[in-house]
Amino acid sequence: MPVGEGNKRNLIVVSNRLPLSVKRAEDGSYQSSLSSGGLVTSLSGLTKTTSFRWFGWPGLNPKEPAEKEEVRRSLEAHDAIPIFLDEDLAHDHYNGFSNSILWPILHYQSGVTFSDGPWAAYRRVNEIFADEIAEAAQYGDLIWVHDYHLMLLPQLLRERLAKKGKAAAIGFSLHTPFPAPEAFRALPVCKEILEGMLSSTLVGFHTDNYRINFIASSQQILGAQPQDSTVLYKDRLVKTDKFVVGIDPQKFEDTLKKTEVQERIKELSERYKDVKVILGVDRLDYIKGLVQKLHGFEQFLSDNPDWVGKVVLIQVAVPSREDVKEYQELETEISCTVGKINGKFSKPESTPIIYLHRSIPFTELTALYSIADVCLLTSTRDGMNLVAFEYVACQAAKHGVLVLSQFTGAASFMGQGSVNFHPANFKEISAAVRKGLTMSEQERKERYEKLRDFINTNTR
Ligand SMILES: O=P(O)(O)OC[C@H]1O[C@H](O[C@H]2O[C@H](CO)[C@@H](O)[C@H](O)[C@H]2O)[C@H](O)[C@@H](O)[C@@H]1O
Ligand SMILES: O=c1ccn([C@@H]2O[C@H](COP(=O)(O)OP(=O)(O)O)[C@@H](O)[C@H]2O)c(=O)[nH]1
Repeated sequence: MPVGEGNKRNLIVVSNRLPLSVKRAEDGSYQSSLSSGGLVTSLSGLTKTTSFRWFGWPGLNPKEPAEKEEVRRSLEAHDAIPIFLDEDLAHDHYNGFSNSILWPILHYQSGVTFSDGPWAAYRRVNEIFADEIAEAAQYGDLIWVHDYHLMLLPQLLRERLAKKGKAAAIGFSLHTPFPAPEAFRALPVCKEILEGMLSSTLVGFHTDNYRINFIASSQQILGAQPQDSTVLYKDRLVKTDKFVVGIDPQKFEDTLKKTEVQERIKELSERYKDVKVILGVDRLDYIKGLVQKLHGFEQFLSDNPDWVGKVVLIQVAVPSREDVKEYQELETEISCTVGKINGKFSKPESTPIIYLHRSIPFTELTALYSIADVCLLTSTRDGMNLVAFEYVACQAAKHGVLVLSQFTGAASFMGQGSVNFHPANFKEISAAVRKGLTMSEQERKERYEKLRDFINTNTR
């Protein structure tokens, strides 16, 4: 059987959401923009070195076939292929199951309520993806599936490919933590999810800890047999590995050199010349520990009254999953908490927290990364956290301090250069912030060099 076209192995990348979201503009035309979040950041760099087709949901479902064709054409130029989903089905899959049931369980949240409707939608979407990809794939292709929205896909795809007489290697990469077996058991369909993943050729995780949890869950829940880093399940040997997802540091260095960014850096440096800047950049998600960050900062101001008026926390909170109740409630809680802390510590000439509840342009983001004395990330659980890497990429001149929760994947690689703490302990956050703000230039430089070496070695 020939392998792909011209005997070359083709790569197919699959994620729930395409890296480009398509929206209908007022003039009726279809326009695409880059989606936000770490998965897109981590994979979009692949385009520099590798050619592949990227399958995923484009974020809308035009009724007319001609309009669908228009969307298809608008994405073709980027080698992106839309998988159209009925809007209600997409909602139940993404908001109902992926983000209301799976996401909290993968991040050790308790009190999750399971129901059959969202689970049926999750299965149906995985089936639709499997149908389309099995049709498009050629014998010998490499199919690389990403993330928790598509955990059943390896199994469904393998079944369909076999029926069509096509063979393909299927890789699955998880971008979130994989929890310990006892936490994963909280999911009533944990067996089905594990079986889905175990139909892959190779399953990849951000850290060894997540990988070990997956092997232990496969053993305890399914009776699979671990053999070093592989798992034997139903006569198939599945490999597991750790892959450090990285960023493209050069992209940040190049952006920092742009005249508009240099001018913005000058403006911001002038504006904040008399105060230290702590920066936070997070999707507005409970796993990012934003409430803990605010209370930890409040604790710092209470513990260190001499710092009031001499430090500002600039917090960018990128809107995320706004159709999910928990995310809506979280936004209200954060706005109220910011208001209370500002009410308590503001002076006529200073405000301790500047809260930006929106997405910001990349140039503005790099300027903020560059002027910040400290980057404070307080996730209660986080697969990796690429913001930590991006901050380091923009700090060659200043050697700012990365104050990083011990529960991020990033902390397992950046522990030596960053200041770590437990995010549930506000006193610890307060002490870590103080350490970040008062560290000597020599120590900052030594720590920075370790962090810089890590991000430059583990590029994507
Ligand atoms: O697509 P959204 O629902 O808006 O969410 C954005 C992304 O969030 C999650 O990102 C994870 O992947 C990052 C890169 O590997 C990692 O650094 C981070 O810790 C994770 O939270 C999610 O896993 C992605 O699928 C979403 O696109
Ligand atoms: O307004 C913004 C601010 C940040 N980011 C990017 O979102 C990603 C966040 O990735 P991370 O791994 O830290 O967390 P995730 O959001 O994927 O959980 C980073 O690449 C940020 O540069 C973004 O898309 N829009």
